[in-house]
Amino acid sequence: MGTVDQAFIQAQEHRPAKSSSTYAEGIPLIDLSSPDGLVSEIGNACKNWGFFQVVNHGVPLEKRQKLEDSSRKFFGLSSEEKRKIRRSEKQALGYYDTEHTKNVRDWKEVFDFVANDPHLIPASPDPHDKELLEWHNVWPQYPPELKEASEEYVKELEKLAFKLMELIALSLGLPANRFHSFFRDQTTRVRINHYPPCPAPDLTLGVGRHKDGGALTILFQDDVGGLQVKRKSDGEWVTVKPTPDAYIVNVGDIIQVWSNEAYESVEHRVKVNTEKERISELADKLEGELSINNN
Ligand SMILES: O=C(O)CCC(=O)C(=O)O
Ligand SMILES: [Fe+2]
Repeated sequence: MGTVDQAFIQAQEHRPAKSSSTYAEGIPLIDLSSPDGLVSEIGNACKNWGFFQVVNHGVPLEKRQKLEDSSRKFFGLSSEEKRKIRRSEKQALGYYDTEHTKNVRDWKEVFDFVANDPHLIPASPDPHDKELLEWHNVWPQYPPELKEASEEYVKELEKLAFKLMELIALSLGLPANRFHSFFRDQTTRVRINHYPPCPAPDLTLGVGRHKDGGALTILFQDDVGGLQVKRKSDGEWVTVKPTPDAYIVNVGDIIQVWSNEAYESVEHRVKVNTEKERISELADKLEGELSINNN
């Protein structure tokens, strides 16, 4: 076991189990192309797990692959090169490699961009404070295709997000378009996560335990795996087995509120390993007034 900086070390009770982890066989895998029973499948998944996977989702494989390939090229650059577009207090988007979740550093680096560029957000949670902040996308010089790949991909993901929001509304007995107007001033943020191999995977986490603060998160993970969900039925951490070309969807804090707590935003985290790097891409649908990441 190698050593890592103290900043990455999780408290004993939050470290991932040493033994091989339990796969979450029960997380529903839902085929979006088959309308029979779809709404109730989504509703049951949201109620029982807060998580589900979707296939036949309509996002073209080649668009996702292009984003993944160009992201891998970007993360392969030197730290110095990547830090040229590093996130700062004034600049909320771009590259970041020192994120902390619950005050412990995550074993990861990320690249963030938004669908609507620039995106305006309230400067503070105070509704009387009318000051707005502007979020601008920043793109690296290399690889040049990352910008186009990102812009094309997020359009496809937004279509999927709206489809899912409609299904969730229907599953709550509401009209399909019930949530649409809440997203007028919203954006979708895409985060590409890169988890390098870690010499001490039993002491650290790629992302520490957290709930997602947005409405809905749509995640793609490569074939390495590592996402763990705290199973509602018994509180055990279970691993979501990678399914080729499937998206993992989870409800965030905002849907928990909109559903009057019928659907719960569930805790999850990411385990890392000694040998393989891992890439995941996630889009979270953020509601305009509440676009605060509460990791
Ligand atoms: O990479 C993953 O599998 C999940 C990442 C995550 O949960 C997050 O960034 O909020
Ligand atoms: Fe998350």
